[in-house]
Amino acid sequence: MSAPLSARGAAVRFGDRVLWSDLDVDVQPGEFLAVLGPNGAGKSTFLKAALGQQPLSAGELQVAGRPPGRADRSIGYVPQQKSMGAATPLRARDLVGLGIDGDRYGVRRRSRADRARIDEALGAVGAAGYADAPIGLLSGGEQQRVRIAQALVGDPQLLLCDEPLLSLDLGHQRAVTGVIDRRRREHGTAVVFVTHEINPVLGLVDRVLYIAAGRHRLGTPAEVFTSESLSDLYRTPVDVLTVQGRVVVVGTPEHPSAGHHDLPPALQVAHR
Ligand SMILES: Nc1ncnc2c1ncn2[C@@H]1O[C@H](COP(=O)(O)OP(=O)(O)OP(=O)(O)O)[C@@H](O)[C@H]1O
Repeated sequence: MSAPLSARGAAVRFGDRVLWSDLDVDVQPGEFLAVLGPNGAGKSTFLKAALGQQPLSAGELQVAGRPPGRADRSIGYVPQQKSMGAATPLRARDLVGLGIDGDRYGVRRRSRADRARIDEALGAVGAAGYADAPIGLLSGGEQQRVRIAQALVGDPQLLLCDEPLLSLDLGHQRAVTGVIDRRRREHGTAVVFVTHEINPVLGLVDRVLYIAAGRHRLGTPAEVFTSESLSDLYRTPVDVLTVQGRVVVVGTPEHPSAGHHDLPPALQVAHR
């Protein structure tokens, strides 16, 4: 069987600016790949390439053995969170239904089977209780669960998530990562998860793709989150510490892991 996502020598550049190049990766069924890197590194562009919305400058990328863009049904996508306004004329279950309809618009009568799938998807993310609520009246965390139900209702082989934890409190972060983790374990869905923060997903991550300054590192968290590996990537001395089980990266002006503000006060002073 083809890997859910596979890249060979893949590159994207805009003019002289290389976002990433020589990228070789096979994301396996059930694998959780975290994509990290500073702002503007090219993380969302990697997801767009998998969605067929961003052509590669070089190399090849396939989703479930097919060119991106021709594998829409194989992909679930949770876009970067934009809060939906109170006046959005959709119920939570209507939004999930769009995950079945794709981009076909219009009012439709749902088959009993579709309605059951929507209920099941809402139930799986713990959103059954607000299935009929207007989406714009739900909290950010509740909306995010509904978006994940929408992404999963088509039973995709590959789930692409763009910063799904942004602006969620710790409880909702845990709930959202729990839903995604269960999905990949029970259904073998491969997960590509863009995040600024490794710590909330550290226990789930199989491999990390860390992109910075046009280069990347790919490996297990233990391989990528070392002073040696990140100093080499950034071409400047970077310290990687583990504090109470959390990874702390120190020494990059802009880094995607826990920052100084996450350190206990004594360490904040020590590392300034
Ligand atoms: N079509 C385009 N033409 C030119 N530049 C582009 C285009 N699309 C994206 N870029 C640039 O490529 C860079 C990478 O964008 P991308 O959204 O992938 O970054 P990111 O790593 O997801 O950043 P963030 O963490 O801020 O969301 C940005 O500087 C962006 O402005």
